[in-house]
Amino acid sequence: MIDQSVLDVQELQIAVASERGVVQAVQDLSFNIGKGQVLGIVGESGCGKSMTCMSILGLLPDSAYVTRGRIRLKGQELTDLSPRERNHVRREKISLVLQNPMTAFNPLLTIGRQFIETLKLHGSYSRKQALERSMACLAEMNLPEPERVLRQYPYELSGGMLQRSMIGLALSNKPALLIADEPTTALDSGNRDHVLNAFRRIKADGETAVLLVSHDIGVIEAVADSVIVMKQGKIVENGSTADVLKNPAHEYTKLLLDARLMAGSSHEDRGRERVEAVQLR
Ligand SMILES: Nc1ncnc2c1ncn2[C@@H]1O[C@H](COP(=O)(O)OP(=O)(O)OP(=O)(O)O)[C@@H](O)[C@H]1O
Repeated sequence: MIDQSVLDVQELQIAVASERGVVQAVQDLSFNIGKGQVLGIVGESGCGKSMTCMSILGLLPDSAYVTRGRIRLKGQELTDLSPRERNHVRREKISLVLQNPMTAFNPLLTIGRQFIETLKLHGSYSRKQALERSMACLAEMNLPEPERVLRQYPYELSGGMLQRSMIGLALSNKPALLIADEPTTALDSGNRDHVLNAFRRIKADGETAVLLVSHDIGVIEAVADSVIVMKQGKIVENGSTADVLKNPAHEYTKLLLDARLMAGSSHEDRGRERVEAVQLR
Protein backbone atom coordinates (compact mmCIF):
# COMPACT_ATOMS: atom_id res chain seq x y z
CA MET A 1 0.00 0.00 0.00
CA ILE A 2 1.37 3.39 -1.02
CA ASP A 3 0.83 5.10 2.37
CA GLN A 4 2.81 2.30 4.06
CA SER A 5 5.90 3.15 2.03
CA VAL A 6 8.85 4.21 4.17
CA LEU A 7 11.78 4.18 1.77
CA ASP A 8 11.33 4.67 -1.94
CA VAL A 9 14.44 4.64 -4.12
CA GLN A 10 14.04 5.28 -7.83
CA GLU A 11 16.63 4.96 -10.60
CA LEU A 12 19.49 5.66 -8.23
CA GLN A 13 22.85 6.19 -9.85
CA ILE A 14 26.08 6.73 -7.93
CA ALA A 15 29.41 7.62 -9.52
CA VAL A 16 32.78 7.22 -7.82
CA ALA A 17 35.95 9.03 -8.85
CA SER A 18 38.85 6.61 -8.77
CA GLU A 19 42.35 6.28 -10.23
CA ARG A 20 40.72 4.50 -13.18
CA GLY A 21 38.49 7.50 -13.81
CA VAL A 22 34.81 7.79 -12.93
CA VAL A 23 33.23 4.43 -12.11
CA GLN A 24 29.46 3.82 -11.96
CA ALA A 25 29.22 2.20 -8.52
CA VAL A 26 25.40 1.96 -8.63
CA GLN A 27 23.18 2.10 -11.71
CA ASP A 28 19.45 2.35 -12.12
CA LEU A 29 18.61 0.94 -8.70
CA SER A 30 14.93 1.07 -7.70
CA PHE A 31 13.17 -0.45 -4.70
CA ASN A 32 10.57 0.28 -2.09
CA ILE A 33 10.35 -0.79 1.56
CA GLY A 34 7.14 -0.50 3.55
CA LYS A 35 6.50 -0.36 7.29
CA GLY A 36 7.44 -3.61 9.00
CA GLN A 37 9.07 -4.95 5.84
CA VAL A 38 12.61 -6.22 5.42
CA LEU A 39 14.34 -5.86 2.06
CA GLY A 40 17.54 -7.88 1.70
CA ILE A 41 20.40 -6.92 -0.61
CA VAL A 42 22.96 -9.55 -1.57
CA GLY A 43 25.79 -9.39 -4.04
CA GLU A 44 29.48 -9.96 -4.46
CA SER A 45 32.08 -7.68 -2.92
CA GLY A 46 32.23 -4.26 -4.57
CA CYS A 47 28.81 -4.53 -6.22
CA GLY A 48 27.58 -1.33 -4.57
CA LYS A 49 25.73 -2.47 -1.44
CA SER A 50 27.49 -0.14 0.98
CA MET A 51 27.37 2.80 -1.45
CA THR A 52 23.61 2.32 -1.65
CA CYS A 53 23.31 2.39 2.16
CA MET A 54 25.58 5.41 2.46
CA SER A 55 23.68 7.35 -0.19
CA ILE A 56 20.45 6.89 1.78
CA LEU A 57 22.22 8.11 4.91
CA GLY A 58 23.76 11.03 3.00
CA LEU A 59 27.18 9.81 4.08
CA LEU A 60 28.86 8.99 0.78
CA PRO A 61 32.65 9.48 0.76
CA ASP A 62 33.91 12.69 -0.89
CA SER A 63 34.87 10.75 -4.00
CA ALA A 64 31.29 9.51 -4.59
CA TYR A 65 28.12 11.35 -5.57
CA VAL A 66 24.55 10.65 -6.59
CA THR A 67 24.28 11.56 -10.28
CA ARG A 68 20.66 10.61 -10.79
CA GLY A 69 17.62 9.24 -9.02
CA ARG A 70 15.35 9.90 -6.08
CA ILE A 71 15.53 8.78 -2.46
CA ARG A 72 12.30 9.40 -0.58
CA LEU A 73 11.87 8.69 3.11
CA LYS A 74 8.24 8.80 4.24
CA GLY A 75 7.50 10.92 1.19
CA GLN A 76 10.33 13.41 1.81
CA GLU A 77 12.89 13.74 -0.97
CA LEU A 78 16.34 13.42 0.60
CA THR A 79 18.61 14.20 -2.34
CA ASP A 80 17.46 17.86 -2.40
CA LEU A 81 18.18 18.53 1.28
CA SER A 82 21.02 20.66 2.63
CA PRO A 83 23.65 18.81 4.72
CA ARG A 84 22.06 20.28 7.86
CA GLU A 85 18.58 19.08 6.93
CA ARG A 86 20.03 15.73 6.01
CA ASN A 87 21.67 15.44 9.46
CA HIS A 88 18.34 16.15 11.05
CA VAL A 89 16.53 13.45 9.03
CA ARG A 90 19.30 10.97 9.79
CA ARG A 91 19.17 11.70 13.50
CA GLU A 92 15.40 11.55 13.75
CA LYS A 93 14.41 8.82 11.33
CA ILE A 94 17.24 6.47 10.41
CA SER A 95 19.36 4.06 12.45
CA LEU A 96 22.42 2.19 11.25
CA VAL A 97 23.87 -1.11 12.42
CA LEU A 98 27.20 -2.25 11.04
CA GLN A 99 29.15 -5.49 11.18
CA ASN A 100 31.48 -4.46 13.99
CA PRO A 101 29.70 -2.95 17.00
CA MET A 102 33.03 -2.14 18.67
CA THR A 103 33.50 0.74 16.22
CA ALA A 104 29.97 2.02 16.78
CA PHE A 105 30.13 2.38 20.56
CA ASN A 106 32.36 4.91 22.27
CA PRO A 107 34.87 2.72 24.18
CA LEU A 108 35.19 5.30 26.97
CA LEU A 109 31.52 5.43 27.98
CA THR A 110 29.32 2.81 29.61
CA ILE A 111 26.57 1.24 27.50
CA GLY A 112 24.02 2.94 29.78
CA ARG A 113 25.48 6.41 29.24
CA GLN A 114 25.37 5.87 25.46
CA PHE A 115 21.74 4.76 25.61
CA ILE A 116 20.73 7.71 27.77
CA GLU A 117 22.57 10.26 25.60
CA THR A 118 20.99 8.81 22.44
CA LEU A 119 17.50 8.83 23.92
CA LYS A 120 17.83 12.36 25.27
CA LEU A 121 18.96 13.53 21.85
CA HIS A 122 15.78 12.16 20.33
CA GLY A 123 13.12 13.01 22.85
CA SER A 124 12.25 14.62 26.14
CA TYR A 125 13.15 11.69 28.36
CA SER A 126 13.90 12.17 32.04
CA ARG A 127 16.90 10.16 33.24
CA LYS A 128 14.56 7.65 34.87
CA GLN A 129 12.45 7.25 31.71
CA ALA A 130 15.59 6.91 29.58
CA LEU A 131 16.92 4.21 31.91
CA GLU A 132 13.63 2.32 31.78
CA ARG A 133 13.53 2.52 28.00
CA SER A 134 17.18 1.37 27.77
CA MET A 135 16.47 -1.65 29.93
CA ALA A 136 13.37 -2.50 27.91
CA CYS A 137 15.40 -2.32 24.66
CA LEU A 138 18.10 -4.61 26.04
CA ALA A 139 15.51 -7.02 27.42
CA GLU A 140 13.87 -7.13 23.98
CA MET A 141 17.21 -8.26 22.59
CA ASN A 142 17.07 -11.11 25.12
CA LEU A 143 20.12 -9.80 26.94
CA PRO A 144 20.23 -11.21 30.46
CA GLU A 145 20.64 -8.72 33.31
CA PRO A 146 20.04 -5.51 31.34
CA GLU A 147 20.82 -3.41 34.42
CA ARG A 148 24.27 -4.92 34.59
CA VAL A 149 24.87 -4.44 30.84
CA LEU A 150 24.03 -0.75 31.22
CA ARG A 151 26.79 -0.39 33.82
CA GLN A 152 29.40 -2.07 31.62
CA TYR A 153 31.87 -0.64 29.14
CA PRO A 154 31.92 -1.97 25.55
CA TYR A 155 35.15 -3.96 26.12
CA GLU A 156 33.46 -5.88 28.93
CA LEU A 157 30.86 -7.43 26.61
CA SER A 158 31.32 -10.23 24.09
CA GLY A 159 30.98 -9.33 20.39
CA GLY A 160 27.55 -10.94 20.25
CA MET A 161 26.24 -9.14 23.33
CA LEU A 162 27.64 -5.87 22.01
CA GLN A 163 25.95 -6.33 18.64
CA ARG A 164 22.63 -7.11 20.34
CA SER A 165 23.07 -4.01 22.52
CA MET A 166 23.80 -2.01 19.35
CA ILE A 167 20.60 -3.18 17.69
CA GLY A 168 18.68 -2.40 20.88
CA LEU A 169 20.20 1.09 20.82
CA ALA A 170 19.42 1.50 17.12
CA LEU A 171 15.77 0.67 17.76
CA SER A 172 15.47 2.69 20.98
CA ASN A 173 14.29 5.85 19.22
CA LYS A 174 11.83 3.92 17.01
CA PRO A 175 13.41 4.86 13.67
CA ALA A 176 11.36 4.86 10.48
CA LEU A 177 14.23 3.06 8.75
CA LEU A 178 16.90 0.68 10.03
CA ILE A 179 19.86 0.08 7.76
CA ALA A 180 21.73 -3.07 8.77
CA ASP A 181 24.95 -3.74 6.84
CA GLU A 182 26.15 -7.31 7.53
CA PRO A 183 24.77 -7.26 11.10
CA THR A 184 25.29 -10.99 11.74
CA THR A 185 28.52 -11.64 9.83
CA ALA A 186 30.78 -11.56 12.88
CA LEU A 187 28.40 -13.50 15.16
CA ASP A 188 28.21 -17.11 16.29
CA SER A 189 24.98 -18.97 15.61
CA GLY A 190 23.44 -18.28 19.05
CA ASN A 191 23.86 -14.53 18.74
CA ARG A 192 22.83 -14.67 15.10
CA ASP A 193 19.53 -16.25 16.17
CA HIS A 194 18.94 -13.51 18.72
CA VAL A 195 19.54 -10.89 16.03
CA LEU A 196 17.17 -12.69 13.65
CA ASN A 197 14.54 -12.71 16.39
CA ALA A 198 15.03 -8.97 16.76
CA PHE A 199 14.28 -8.54 13.04
CA ARG A 200 11.18 -10.72 13.41
CA ARG A 201 10.01 -8.48 16.27
CA ILE A 202 10.56 -5.37 14.12
CA LYS A 203 8.38 -6.96 11.45
CA ALA A 204 5.70 -7.85 13.97
CA ASP A 205 5.72 -4.29 15.38
CA GLY A 206 5.08 -3.10 11.85
CA GLU A 207 6.59 0.38 12.27
CA THR A 208 10.18 0.27 11.07
CA ALA A 209 11.33 -0.57 7.54
CA VAL A 210 14.59 -2.52 7.31
CA LEU A 211 17.24 -2.48 4.61
CA LEU A 212 19.35 -5.55 5.32
CA VAL A 213 22.66 -6.15 3.57
CA SER A 214 24.00 -9.64 4.09
CA HIS A 215 25.94 -12.22 2.15
CA ASP A 216 24.42 -14.89 4.39
CA ILE A 217 21.52 -16.19 2.35
CA GLY A 218 20.22 -17.97 5.47
CA VAL A 219 19.75 -14.57 7.13
CA ILE A 220 17.97 -13.19 4.08
CA GLU A 221 15.76 -16.26 3.87
CA ALA A 222 14.91 -16.09 7.59
CA VAL A 223 13.73 -12.50 7.70
CA ALA A 224 13.65 -10.68 4.35
CA ASP A 225 10.28 -10.29 2.62
CA SER A 226 11.96 -9.38 -0.64
CA VAL A 227 15.47 -9.54 -2.00
CA ILE A 228 17.66 -7.76 -4.52
CA VAL A 229 20.70 -9.48 -6.00
CA MET A 230 23.28 -6.98 -7.27
CA LYS A 231 26.26 -7.32 -9.55
CA GLN A 232 28.55 -4.49 -10.65
CA GLY A 233 26.17 -1.84 -9.38
CA LYS A 234 23.05 -3.22 -11.05
CA ILE A 235 20.10 -5.37 -10.02
CA VAL A 236 20.44 -8.76 -11.69
CA GLU A 237 17.57 -10.42 -9.88
CA ASN A 238 14.83 -9.31 -7.48
CA GLY A 239 11.46 -10.31 -6.13
CA SER A 240 9.90 -11.93 -3.09
CA THR A 241 12.53 -13.86 -1.14
CA ALA A 242 10.55 -17.08 -1.41
CA ASP A 243 10.30 -16.79 -5.22
CA VAL A 244 13.92 -15.79 -5.82
CA LEU A 245 15.33 -18.52 -3.59
CA LYS A 246 13.04 -21.15 -5.02
CA ASN A 247 13.91 -20.34 -8.62
CA PRO A 248 17.21 -18.45 -8.63
CA ALA A 249 17.97 -17.11 -12.09
CA HIS A 250 21.36 -15.60 -11.46
CA GLU A 251 24.65 -17.45 -11.00
CA TYR A 252 25.56 -15.60 -7.82
CA THR A 253 22.23 -16.47 -6.17
CA LYS A 254 22.74 -20.11 -7.15
CA LEU A 255 26.25 -20.09 -5.69
CA LEU A 256 24.97 -18.64 -2.43
CA LEU A 257 22.33 -21.33 -2.23
CA ASP A 258 24.84 -24.06 -3.13
CA ALA A 259 27.17 -22.78 -0.42
CA ARG A 260 24.37 -23.01 2.12
CA LEU A 261 23.49 -26.55 1.07
CA MET A 262 27.13 -27.59 1.21
CA ALA A 263 27.54 -26.03 4.61
CA GLY A 264 24.52 -27.66 6.20
CA SER A 265 22.89 -26.14 9.26
CA SER A 266 25.58 -27.31 11.69
CA HIS A 267 28.50 -26.12 9.59
CA GLU A 268 27.66 -22.50 9.05
CA ASP A 269 31.20 -21.28 9.21
CA ARG A 270 32.30 -23.51 6.35
CA GLY A 271 29.46 -22.09 4.29
CA ARG A 272 30.52 -18.59 5.14
CA GLU A 273 34.08 -19.34 4.08
CA ARG A 274 32.84 -20.73 0.79
CA VAL A 275 30.75 -17.63 0.14
CA GLU A 276 33.77 -15.44 0.86
CA ALA A 277 35.67 -17.50 -1.71
CA VAL A 278 32.88 -17.04 -4.24
CA GLN A 279 33.01 -13.30 -3.65
CA LEU A 280 36.71 -13.14 -4.26
CA ARG A 281 36.56 -14.77 -7.67
N1 LIG B 1 35.82 5.37 -0.61
C1 LIG B 1 35.79 4.93 -1.88
N2 LIG B 1 36.46 5.61 -2.86
C2 LIG B 1 36.44 5.18 -4.13
N3 LIG B 1 35.78 4.09 -4.55
C3 LIG B 1 35.11 3.39 -3.64
C4 LIG B 1 35.07 3.75 -2.26
N4 LIG B 1 34.30 2.85 -1.59
C5 LIG B 1 33.88 1.97 -2.52
N5 LIG B 1 34.36 2.27 -3.74
C6 LIG B 1 34.06 1.55 -4.99
O1 LIG B 1 32.65 1.62 -5.21
C7 LIG B 1 32.16 0.38 -5.70
C8 LIG B 1 31.06 -0.13 -4.80
O2 LIG B 1 31.61 -0.39 -3.51
P1 LIG B 1 30.76 -0.82 -2.23
O3 LIG B 1 31.63 -0.55 -1.03
O4 LIG B 1 29.43 -0.19 -2.27
O5 LIG B 1 30.60 -2.39 -2.47
P2 LIG B 1 29.96 -3.50 -1.51
O6 LIG B 1 29.00 -4.23 -2.35
O7 LIG B 1 29.44 -2.88 -0.26
O8 LIG B 1 31.22 -4.42 -1.18
P3 LIG B 1 31.58 -5.23 0.17
O9 LIG B 1 30.63 -6.38 0.26
O10 LIG B 1 32.99 -5.67 -0.05
O11 LIG B 1 31.46 -4.25 1.31
C9 LIG B 1 33.37 -0.54 -5.80
O12 LIG B 1 33.83 -0.51 -7.14
C10 LIG B 1 34.37 0.06 -4.87
O13 LIG B 1 35.69 -0.20 -5.32
